[in-house]
Order: sequence, then C-alpha cells, then structure tokens
Amino acid sequence: MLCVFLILDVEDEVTDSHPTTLVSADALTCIREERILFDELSFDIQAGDIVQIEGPNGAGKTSLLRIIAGLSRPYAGEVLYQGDNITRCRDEFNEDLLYLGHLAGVKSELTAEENLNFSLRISGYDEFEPREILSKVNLTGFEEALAGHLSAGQHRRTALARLWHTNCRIWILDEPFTAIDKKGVEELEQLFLAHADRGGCVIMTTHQDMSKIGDDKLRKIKLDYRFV
Ligand SMILES: Nc1ncnc2c1ncn2[C@@H]1O[C@H](COP(=O)(O)OP(=O)(O)OP(=O)(O)O)[C@@H](O)[C@H]1O
Repeated sequence: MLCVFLILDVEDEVTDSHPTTLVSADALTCIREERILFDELSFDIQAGDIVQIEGPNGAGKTSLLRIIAGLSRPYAGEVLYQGDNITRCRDEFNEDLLYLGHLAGVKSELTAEENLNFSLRISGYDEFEPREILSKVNLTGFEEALAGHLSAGQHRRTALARLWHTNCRIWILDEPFTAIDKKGVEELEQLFLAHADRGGCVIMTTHQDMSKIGDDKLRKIKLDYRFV
C-alpha cells in the first residue's frame, strides 16, 4: 500500500516578547517504510513558544521530535539552531537541549534518587540536590524505591523531575503527560508557561487537551496522512 501524506498547518504565530528564533525546520521530509510522513515541513520556533505537535497514532510525531533533536536524520531538509545547521553546532545545541523521549531514560534497577542524581551529574548540574527536586514532583518518601517498583505515573515523574532544574532553553518532550494525574498535568502546564516566560521553548507531542495553556501562547503543528 502506498501512502501519501500530510501536512500540516502551523497555526498563528504567537506574539511574544522573545523574538529570538531558537530552532527552525527547513523543508524537512521524513520517509519511513516507503511512507512519506511529512514533506517539506518548515517552521520557526521562537523563545517563548510552547509548541504542540498533533496527529493520529503513526502520523510521525515522535519521528519529527527525534529529527529536531538530532537523534535521527531527515530524508531531506535541515534543522537549524539559532540559524546554524545542528550538525555544525552539535555541542552548543546539545548543551541547550533537554530531550525526554517516550522511555525517558529512567533505569528500572536504580532508585528514583539514583536516577535523578545520574542525569543531573552527566548534565553537569552538580549543585542540585536530588531529594529537593524529587519533592517538587511529589516523590518524597519514594527516593529509595527502585524505579522499576514505582507506579507508571511515579516513574514518569522521576524522568520529568529534571525539568525543575535545568538551564536548557529547548525542551523536547515526547508525551510528557503520559500516566500523570490531573494535578501533575496542571503543575507541568504551569512549569511550561514559566519556562516560556523566561525565554525558553517547549516542543512536545501530546494527545492531551492543552487549552489551558491559552491560544495566545500555544502553537500547533499538525501532522496527518492518508492511505491510497
Ligand atoms: N526507525 C524506524 N524504522 C521504520 N519505521 C519507523 C521507524 N520509526 C518510526 N517508524 C514508523 O513511522 C511511523 C510514525 O511513527 P512515529 O512513532 O513517529 O508516530 P507517532 O505519530 O509518534 O505515533 P504515536 O501517536 O502512536 O506515538 C510509524 O508507522 C512507525 O512504524
């Protein structure tokens, strides 16, 4: 079966006080298993933007996030960080990027504290106290629990804890709300808004209704395809 595509509708630009373009996609094309997921997709993401990538299962949302993060290559087109192709400024881009994928890098055989400690140390954030951060994501009392023994939501919170202490401006988050309860979703939304107000950006996939973020703040990139 041949598949055709796509795209997409990059909704109205947000009016913001941070005009710096952090990330740009220039004519990105992604093909998987002879299926065009998106074709010549271009957009700019400014400091202060919260961007939701939308589309049905299999539309290519994770593929797009991974390409933006430089974890996989597009069939054609390029990703730019402040105007430079990310392959030419890899170190600077990585220093400014916090990527949390589907699996979120939490090791089941380590405790919640050990997991966070590890991710803070390899990112150079030695000054932060893991227990204090875990308290912010409601994991006080679970610091020494093995991540593999935590509930799905607590496991996800362990991964998301890093968002509370990072200097990275570019957050790329694949389904950050998965398994998170209502209060946790609200706290994350507030965190995203605060991050955007500080001049960061959030690029995420989610099937969650993001209307609380507000149309003035939220931009959407819609991916779609159809079979023929
Ligand atoms: N490395 C790969 N090799 C081959 N096919 C792939 C690869 N990665 C993704 N695909 C295919 O590309 C399509 C899009 O996958 P992707 O994970 O990007 O979709 P998605 O929109 O994030 O879906 P979901 O909402 O279910 O998470 C799927 O059909 C998937 O099987």
